[in-house]
Amino acid sequence: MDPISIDKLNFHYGEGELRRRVLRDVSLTVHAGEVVLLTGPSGSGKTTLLTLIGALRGMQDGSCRVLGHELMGASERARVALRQSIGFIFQNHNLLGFLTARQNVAMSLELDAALSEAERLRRAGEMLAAVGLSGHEDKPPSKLSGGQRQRVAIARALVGNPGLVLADEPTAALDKVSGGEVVQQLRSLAKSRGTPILMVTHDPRILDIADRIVTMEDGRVVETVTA
Ligand SMILES: Nc1ncnc2c1ncn2[C@@H]1O[C@H](COP(=O)(O)OP(=O)(O)OP(=O)(O)O)[C@@H](O)[C@H]1O
Repeated sequence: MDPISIDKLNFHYGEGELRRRVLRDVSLTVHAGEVVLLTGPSGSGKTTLLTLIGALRGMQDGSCRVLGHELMGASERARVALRQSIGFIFQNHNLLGFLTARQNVAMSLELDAALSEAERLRRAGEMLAAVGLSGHEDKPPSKLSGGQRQRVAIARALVGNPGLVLADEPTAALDKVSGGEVVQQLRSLAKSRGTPILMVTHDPRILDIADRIVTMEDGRVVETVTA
């Protein structure tokens, strides 16, 4: 089963005179274990597509199967359930400032009632070590560098063993060196677990981590290049 399989997806914002089509006949497949980068000019519809795949907004037309679930016509409840199998990484890391790095990572395991708090914190510590943050577990985000904060966000996205990782501009706030290191680390962790990644990026410096680069323009997929 392909983790993402999209067929003839259309999407618009607004209604009546304000109606604006932002995705046109998009078809896209992400295969098991694959790292796919989604690129293209500002406004081409990349983030909108990522939020539809992540079940963060409702579908309007076409088909989008994610981890075996059809999102067209899916209930809010089904979408909430699916989101729990997806690891999200955003540009601004979205860490909570009043929690430590370890608590931020452990939080994403809270929905798993079978795990005790001690076990959640233990797994969070293990995951932070895997992203090179041993010794920083008890610091709040404000005491970490931008690159370290984004590593915490990666640990948080991966700690629950998601079936899929969706990332939106994860290097936008980072300099070249830390941006490159952070995505290399994300790639190698995901590859070792067989977790597919779909990453939206404008950043030409990180295109080399991709198995495949998909380019969008004006709401359409215009090019697919396999590395
Ligand atoms: N909530 C919204 N309501 C109305 N229009 C929106 C909304 N969100 C995005 N748009 C418009 O839809 C189009 C596609 O936006 P989207 O953010 O998906 O593009 P993008 O390729 O991710 O751009 P960027 O690289 O700048 O983030 C843009 O013209 C944008 O202005």
